[in-house]
This record gives sequence, C-alpha cells and structure tokens, in this order.
Amino acid sequence: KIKLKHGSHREGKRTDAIMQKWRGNGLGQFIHWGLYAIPGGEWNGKQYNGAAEWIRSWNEMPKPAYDSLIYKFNPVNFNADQWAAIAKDMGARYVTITTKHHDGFCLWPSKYTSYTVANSPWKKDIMKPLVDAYDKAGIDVILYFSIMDWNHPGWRYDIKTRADSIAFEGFKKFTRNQLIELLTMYPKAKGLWFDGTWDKSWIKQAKFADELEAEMRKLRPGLIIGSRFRADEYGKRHFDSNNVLMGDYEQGWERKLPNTIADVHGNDWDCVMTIPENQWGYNKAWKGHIKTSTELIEMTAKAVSLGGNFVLNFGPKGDGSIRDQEKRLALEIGDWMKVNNEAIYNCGYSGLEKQDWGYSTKKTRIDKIYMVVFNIPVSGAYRVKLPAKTAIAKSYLLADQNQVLKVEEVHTNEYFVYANPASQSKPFVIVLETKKKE
Ligand SMILES: C[C@@H]1N[C@@H](C#Cc2ccccc2)[C@H](O)[C@@H]1O
Repeated sequence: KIKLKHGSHREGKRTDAIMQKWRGNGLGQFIHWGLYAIPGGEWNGKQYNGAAEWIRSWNEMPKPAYDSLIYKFNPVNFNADQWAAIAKDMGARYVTITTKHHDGFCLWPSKYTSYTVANSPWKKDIMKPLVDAYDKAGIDVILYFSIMDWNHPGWRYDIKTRADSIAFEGFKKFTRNQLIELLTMYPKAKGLWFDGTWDKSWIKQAKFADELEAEMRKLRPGLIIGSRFRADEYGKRHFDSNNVLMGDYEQGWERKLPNTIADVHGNDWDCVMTIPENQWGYNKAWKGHIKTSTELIEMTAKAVSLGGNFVLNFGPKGDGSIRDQEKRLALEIGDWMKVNNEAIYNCGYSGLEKQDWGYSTKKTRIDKIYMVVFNIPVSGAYRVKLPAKTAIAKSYLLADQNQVLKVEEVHTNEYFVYANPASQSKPFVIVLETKKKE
C-alpha cells in the first residue's frame, strides 16, 4: 500500500443515518439552471452543437456577450414550489441543484463576487426559495458546485508560472469562502455535488482540497461529498493511489450506468442522466433520441439493482418555467413509482443472478425481493435462482397483492414464477417473500 497523506480517509460504506437515507433514496432529480438557459443552445440564429450549459466555450459565442447575460436574468416564471412539486410527483427523494456552473454565475447572493443573482434584474436569492421548497416537500437537497469558474480572474487550467500560482492562490481562497458561505446560508443542504475538478490546476491542490473537505465536514457533520471533489497527492481522482474511493460515494457514472455489481466495487454511487443524449442546461432544440419514461424507469431499476441511485436531469428555461416534455416524463415516471416505489426506495443489490426478464432489487434488512420486469417471456414463466437454504414463502404482483402467483421449483433453488400481468405495456413488479428453507 502506498503511504498517502491526502488519499481517502475511510474504507467501506458510511454507516450513519444520513448516508443510509441517501443510499435508500433510489430516485433523484438534477436541476441545471443558470445564464446558459437564456440562449438555450443558440446564438445569433445558429445552434451550438455542444451541451447548452457549455455555450460560453463555443468559439462563436463572444465571451463579453455571454457574461452580459447577467443583465437579462429575470425569470418571471420561476416558481420553486412548482419545481419541487414536479420532483415530488415523479417520486424523487432528493434533488441536486446547480448553485454555480462552470460560467461562475451564482444563483445565490455570494458576497465574494459580483457575478450573482443580486446584480441581475431578478436581484433575489434563487437558492433559498429552492432549498425551502424542496425541504417542505420532504425532498433532500444536495448543492452542485463547479470548482472550475470561467468568470473568476484567478482560475487557471494549469499552473505554469509564478503569476499563475499567485492568481490561483486567490482563487483557492475564493472557492473556500464560497463553499463555507453556501453551507452557512443553506444549512438544510445534505451534501455537495462537485464538478469541474478535472483540470491540472485543481488536481495539484491535494493538500488544500483535503483540508477544505475536512473543514466542510467539521462545519456540517454528516455532509455527503462525492468522489469527484479532490485528487490525492499523486493526482489520482475518484479512487486514490491505493484504489480506495475518495469521498462518500462514486460520482463517475455521468450519462452511463454500470453493468454488473463488480463495476461498482462495493461502493455507494449515483448515476446522473440527461433526457436527451447530452444536454444538462435548457436547449431549445432537443435533437437525437429523447429517452422515454419506460427507458428512464428501466435505468432507475437497473441503478437500484446494482446498489446505486438514479438522478434525472431537468433544465428549466431562462424564464424559470419547466418544458412540457420534462413535465410529462416526470408525471409518467411518477405514475409508475406510485404503484411500484416499494421496489425502489430503501432497496439495493439482491445478490441474485441477472435474468432476461429484468432486474431484481432487495429491501434492505427485510426478506423481500422485487423482480422488476421489462421483458415478458412468452412462457409466462419468470426464472429466479435463490441462494441455498432460501425458499419462496409467497409471491404476488406488487400492483395486485391479492393475486398470489404459482411458484414451481424446477431445479434445486431455481424457480419459475408464473405471472400474467394485467398490462403488458408497462414494467411491473413481482414480489418474492422469502424464508429459510427447512
Ligand atoms: C453534470 C455534468 N457535468 C458537466 C460536464 C462535463 C464535461 C466536461 C468535459 C468533458 C466532458 C464533459 C456538464 O456540464 C454537467 O454539469
């Protein structure tokens, strides 16, 4: 093992109640909102082919013109309670909200920069009404924060000269001040979701970032911080030089999902996902494949079946309203969650062999297994293999618990469960109540 001063400071999953709640959330909402929502992926009548929240980096976007969007930020249709209600109706149990994306525009009235809502026509704090609205809806809040800040004069992609070093020292102090400010102004926040930490300048700050993480955890005991925040002294990110996870959960699953339990290395993790291929901020022209609610429900079930959470992104428009396609998807997912959330909330890896019909989840500490079905076998028989000494006490449809299902042991510890779901067009859940084999 390599001796590390700034590697991971804990091996294995956190066992405290705050992290156990996070682990059981299953489904979350991501909100990407900021000045980039105003152009919505378009400038001077031309569409930007990249992700809308990165439009400032487009060579056809004059930087002063982008930076002046602060004077157009006046989201007259912003309604924090409506955003929280959409998340609630979808069945999300936590939300991750951008406080500051890479462009440096702060959705809170930070006293460490003038590039905030306070100096926009809107003037008012956006974060406080959002944190309060989601908290009132019973949805935990995680604050997204981009370390990379294109607006701050001290930011550097790398530190090559003494001048770079002096400038970056000022930037580090600014970053620390903003993070302490956020934790102080929004004490209800359960965690921080860091982004923009890939540049060499930040990767070289192992000691500073380690000490800053310790300061934040001391200020806010139980704070949840992912693997993306800091690198160890050898520049290793997400996993330190001894291959131990940095932070409390793995943040590497951005727009992708693990395929097997081996891929997650026994860690907590979340998958953050866009509805189109790759748009986090509002883009007027959603191009390419737009995921359906069934696809998104399958991704949620797959994530939970592998011990993670699925966090679906919404990109509100510049005026603060949510686009119709996003509202419709949230309602469709919510309709399914209202019937089937027992297979998602406080569930995790079942340990069972993957079968063709879909994904299995297991309620933590209760002998209940959920077979979340996406592919209906023409035989009507759903194969499941149980560990030795485990038998099926009872099986039924989660949507109709009076419909007890026929179970046949076809081989030792291998069963067929026979089910004919009422609807063949939507995923459904078969429940197995298990018992010790006599
Ligand atoms: C959560 C997501 N991370 C951000 C990014 C990125 C990125 C940066 C470099 C190369 C590829 C992707 C996106 O803008 C969004 O905030």
